[in-house]
Amino acid sequence: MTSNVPRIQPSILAADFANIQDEVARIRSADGVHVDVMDNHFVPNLTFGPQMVEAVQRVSTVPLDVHLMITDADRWAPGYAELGVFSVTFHAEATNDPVALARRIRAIGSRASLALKPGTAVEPYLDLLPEFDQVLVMTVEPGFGGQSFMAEMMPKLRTLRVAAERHGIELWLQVDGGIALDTIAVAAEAGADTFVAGSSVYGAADVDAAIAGLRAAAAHRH
Ligand SMILES: O=C(CO)[C@H](O)[C@H](O)COP(=O)(O)O
Ligand SMILES: [Co+2]
Repeated sequence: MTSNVPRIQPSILAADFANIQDEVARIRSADGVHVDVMDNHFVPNLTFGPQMVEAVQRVSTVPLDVHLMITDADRWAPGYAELGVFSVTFHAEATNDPVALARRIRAIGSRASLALKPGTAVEPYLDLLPEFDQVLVMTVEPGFGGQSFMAEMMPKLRTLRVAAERHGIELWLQVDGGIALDTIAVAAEAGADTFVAGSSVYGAADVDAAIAGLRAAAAHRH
């Protein structure tokens, strides 16, 4: 995945599941593909498991960014890293030991990413940031696409950006939920550099133009 910012990662949650190979090919101008794994326990929705992630990995020309919305991440997340995906995101609320899990994911060879639900404070994790390659600040309640962007999450991004600079690390700051042309600049200005966009990309008539438009709108603020 390019380390050039801003990075745009369309979410296949908003794609046509009956046509997934073409849907993944359609976003080849993006910086990655975001794959939302939901288990009907951590969130009230059910999507893919490892077999589907492996299939997407086989046909995708862009790196896979796997977002695990599952309970017991300590048990299941390493298996996703073993598929060879670029990045594995697990939720802070779903692990007993985020540092140990991040170390396992990194040792397998994927980037380790920590996600925070809207109600989860960022402060307990600030001293641990060097253990992660990315932090995902959720800007909707996880579970469904097409929800409204929560601008009140922006202070978390600012806090993370300052803390990453204090640590002197290259931490990717990702936002997920309600990212569109009218919200992406706000998140970029707050410090996000990596943007998940489901409905605003797959719902567009011209997917490439939607990706380019998001990139331009975010770049404006960097
Ligand atoms: O993790 C997610 C939902 O839990 C999705 O990645 C996110 O909602 C993307 O969809 P949209 O851009 O339509 O909000
Ligand atoms: Co997601």
